[in-house]
Amino acid sequence: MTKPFLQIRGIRKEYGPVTAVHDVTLDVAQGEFLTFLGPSGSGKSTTLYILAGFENPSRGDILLNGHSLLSTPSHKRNIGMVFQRYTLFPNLSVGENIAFPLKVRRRPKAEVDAKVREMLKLVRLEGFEDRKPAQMSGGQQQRVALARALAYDPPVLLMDEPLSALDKKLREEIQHEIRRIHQQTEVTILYVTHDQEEALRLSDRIAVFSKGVIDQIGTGPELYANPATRFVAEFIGDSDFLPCDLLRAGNGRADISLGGTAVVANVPFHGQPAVGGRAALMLRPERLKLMRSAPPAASALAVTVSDITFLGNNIHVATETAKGDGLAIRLPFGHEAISSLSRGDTVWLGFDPASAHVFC
Ligand SMILES: Nc1ncnc2c1ncn2[C@@H]1O[C@H](COP(=O)(O)OP(=O)(O)OP(=O)(O)O)[C@@H](O)[C@H]1O
Repeated sequence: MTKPFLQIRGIRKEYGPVTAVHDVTLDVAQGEFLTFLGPSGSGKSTTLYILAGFENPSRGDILLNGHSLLSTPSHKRNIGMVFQRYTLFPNLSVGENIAFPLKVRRRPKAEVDAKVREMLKLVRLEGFEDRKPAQMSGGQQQRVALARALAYDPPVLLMDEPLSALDKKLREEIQHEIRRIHQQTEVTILYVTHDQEEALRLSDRIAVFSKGVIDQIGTGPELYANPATRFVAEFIGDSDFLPCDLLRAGNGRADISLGGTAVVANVPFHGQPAVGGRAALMLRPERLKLMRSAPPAASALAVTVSDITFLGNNIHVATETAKGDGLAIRLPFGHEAISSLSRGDTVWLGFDPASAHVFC
């Protein structure tokens, strides 16, 4: 078997009493776009800084093509970096900024000039060569930062929240550019964000960080359809949670009782089985079926409609169970169940047990 391109092995980082990263292990394939997604303080940036060589791990190793990087100083790792704030040299022109890493590496002038032209074309900033960073928009400055980071053909590019200072429209535009550039250059990218939409848009795989560990790694659709933990289920996409009682659990499946009445069998189960204990049933709002009359199946849940919101192509129906738990349903615009639906109506919610998850 061929060795993985980049291996992160049992990384831990302690800052005095604070453990920023507990234990991070993962393999990255050559040319992959892998995103570290997680809330503030979950250890994403610390892991990236260890890869960059700005920080040393308290434990663990990082291997690139099978060789440890830890004894190689940051500037000799040949890893490109783009950060949140524009880190361009303000006194240098755009062209000089892009040429900088090549000049440091003492490349011949003709090669530097050709590379600057190639990079300006790649980030679609031809003609901007003589401008100073201050004469460019935020999005343009980030494209120059990207061009500079890629100028010396690094095998790996690290990006730490590079778009968070930009407004939504510009962010989406540059996300599109980053995807195109990734496809064109086939550079391996490790990207940090706390924005799930950005992670889903950009990545081949996403590593979900929580409290210094990776909860789950997978493609966006894998994480959405099969979240390993409640944290991942809440972080990727919208979700409803209902308290339930565990009747039976084992082999990754559970039978549960909802509100002491409806029994649902064979639901995918995650956690330590504690039969008789409380658990949480997770449902995706678009997977719920809304029925206007009580169905014969015992697994449907009677709820009261508390709000109906029009959201363009979707209708969001907020409901409440008899115990006061909220459950949101998303239905496509024009869905027949919506016509003449009003607040205060009693409706029944059904779902396919295979599309739900129980977390304990
Ligand atoms: N130099 C440091 N000294 C002490 N604690 C630190 C240091 N750097 C990070 N930490 C702590 O380590 C934890 C993880 O921080 P880290 O910056 O890696 O998280 P993050 O997921 O990247 O968050 P953010 O999105 O806010 O940057 C946090 O609790 C943070 O306060």
